[in-house]
Amino acid sequence: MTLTVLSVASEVFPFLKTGGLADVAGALPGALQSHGIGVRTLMPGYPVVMAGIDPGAETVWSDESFFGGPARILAETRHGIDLLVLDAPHLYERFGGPYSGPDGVDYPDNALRFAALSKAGALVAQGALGGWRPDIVHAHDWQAALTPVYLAFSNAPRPRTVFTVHNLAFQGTFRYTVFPQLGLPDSAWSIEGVEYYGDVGFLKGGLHAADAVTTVSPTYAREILTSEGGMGLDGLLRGRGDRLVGIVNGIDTSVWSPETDPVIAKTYTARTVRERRHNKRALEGEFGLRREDGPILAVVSRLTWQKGLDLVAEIADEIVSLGARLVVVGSGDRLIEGAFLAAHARHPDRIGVRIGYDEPMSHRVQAGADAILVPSRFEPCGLTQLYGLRYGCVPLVSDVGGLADTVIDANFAAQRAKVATGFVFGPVTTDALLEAVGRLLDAYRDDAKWRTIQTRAMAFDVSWTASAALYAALYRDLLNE
Ligand SMILES: Nc1ncnc2c1ncn2[C@@H]1O[C@H](COP(=O)(O)OP(=O)(O)O[C@H]2O[C@H](CO)[C@@H](O)[C@H](O)[C@H]2O)[C@@H](O)[C@H]1O
Repeated sequence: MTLTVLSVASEVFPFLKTGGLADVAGALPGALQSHGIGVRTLMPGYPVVMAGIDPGAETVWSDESFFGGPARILAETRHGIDLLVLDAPHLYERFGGPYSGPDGVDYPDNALRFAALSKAGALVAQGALGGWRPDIVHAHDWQAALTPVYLAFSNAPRPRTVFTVHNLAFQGTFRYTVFPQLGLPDSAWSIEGVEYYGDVGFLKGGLHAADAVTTVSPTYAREILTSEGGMGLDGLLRGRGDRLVGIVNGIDTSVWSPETDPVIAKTYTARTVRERRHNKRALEGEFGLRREDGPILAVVSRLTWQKGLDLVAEIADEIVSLGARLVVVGSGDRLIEGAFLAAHARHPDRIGVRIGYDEPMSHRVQAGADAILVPSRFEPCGLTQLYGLRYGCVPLVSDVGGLADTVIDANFAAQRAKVATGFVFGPVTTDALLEAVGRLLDAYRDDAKWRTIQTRAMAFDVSWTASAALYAALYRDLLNE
C-alpha cells in the first residue's frame, strides 16, 4: 500500500541548515520512497528558502490573517524533495538566523512563529490543500511540536501523528501569556496539553500529544527516561511506555560519499584509502599546518557544553606534545571559541581554527583529517561520527547516546573479533579523553592496525536503509491500530 506522510520541520537540508535536524529532515523522505512512502515536507519560508523558490511555484493555500498577517503555502519539488513552504513575511522575513537576530538574541515572537508552522502543518494534515490528506504526520523538534497538539485538540478527523525529538535540551518554553494567541482550546491549558510548570511548553505538548514519539538512537531513548538525562521531562517520557522508541539516524550517502564528493581534493574508496593523503595535504595547506607525520585530529561542531569541546580545548597542548595536530571548525560558546583561538595562537602551525559555519569545509575536514573527535556530554545521535565512519576519519567519541550506538571501540576483544571502528571513552573527563587519544595515537603508529580500523569504519553501514525500514514499520503499525 502506498502511504503518504506530511513531515513538518523548521530546517531541511539543502534549503536551510543550522544543525543535524536539517540533515535528517532532508534525507529521510528520499529513504522512505523505496518503502512505498511518499513524503511532503512543510518548512518556513525563511529568506534563503524564498530566494530559491521557482517563480512558477503554485500557491496551494492562503489566509489573509494568519498569526497576525497574510500567509500562503507554496508547493514545488526541489532537490527531489516535495516541498511545501509556509510564506508568511511577517513571521519569517528577518535579518539574522532562523531563531535569532544578528545579535544572537532570540526573536521575541518565536512562540508565534513556530505555532504558525505547527498550525499550518495541522491544517494541511486535515485537508487544507484540496483533496490531499496524509496518512501520517511526522513532526520534528519543538518548532513543529504543536502540530500533534493542534491535531489532538481538534474535533475533525485527523491522521496519526509521530513526533521525533532530536534534542531534549531545546524545549521551546514560553511565558504563559502567549497561550491565548496560540488558538488552542482552553482545555489545552492543562497537564494533558501545553501547560508546563505554569508556562507553555511546545516540546512537552508534542511529547504528550503524539500517537508515537521517537528519538534518534536507542541509547538516548533510554537515557531520557532517567532524571539525569530527562531534562525535567523524564516522568512524562516514562509515562509514554512503549510509545517511545529510539531509531538511529542514517546519513545521505549521496551527499556524503568520498567516492564522488565534488568539494574534496581527491576522491577515494576503502580500497584506495591511501589517496586520502592528498586531502590531508590540502587540509594542512588550508589551515596553515606544518607538514608532519603525525595524525590530524579534527572537530566540526557547534562549540557548546553539550558537545564537550571545552575538554578538547583543555587538552590542546597535550595533543600537540603527543605529536598530533588539531583542526577545529565551529562556532558557539564565546569561551570555547576563545579557548581554541588561544590554543591556535600558542601553536599556529599545529592547531588550525575556523570560527564559523562552512558546509564544504566540513567535507574537506572529514576527507583529510585522520580522526574526528566527538566528546559529547550527551548526544541524541550525532551525525559527525557517521560522516567520519564513511570518510575513514576514525571517530573518537564519548560513551553516550547515539555515539555509543554507532562506534565500536578498538578494545582487545573488538580487535580480535575484527569489529572495531573507532575509539570510545567514558566518563566525559579530560583524563578519560586523553587516555583515549593516547590509544588512538598508538593505533595510528601501527600502520596495519590503523588501516584495518579505518577501512572497517568505512564499511560500516551508515545509510538510511535500516532506519528508514524502522520508520516505515512504525507508520504502518500506527495505521493498523
Ligand atoms: N561549523 C560548522 N560548519 C559546517 N558544518 C557544521 C558546523 N557545525 C556543525 N556542522 C554540521 O551540523 C551537523 C550537526 O549535527 P549533529 O548531529 O552532530 O548535532 P546537532 O546537535 O546539531 O543535532 C541534533 O539533532 C541531530 C539529528 O537528529 C542529532 O544527531 C544530534 O545528536 C542532536 O544533538 C553536522 O552535519 C555537522 O557536520
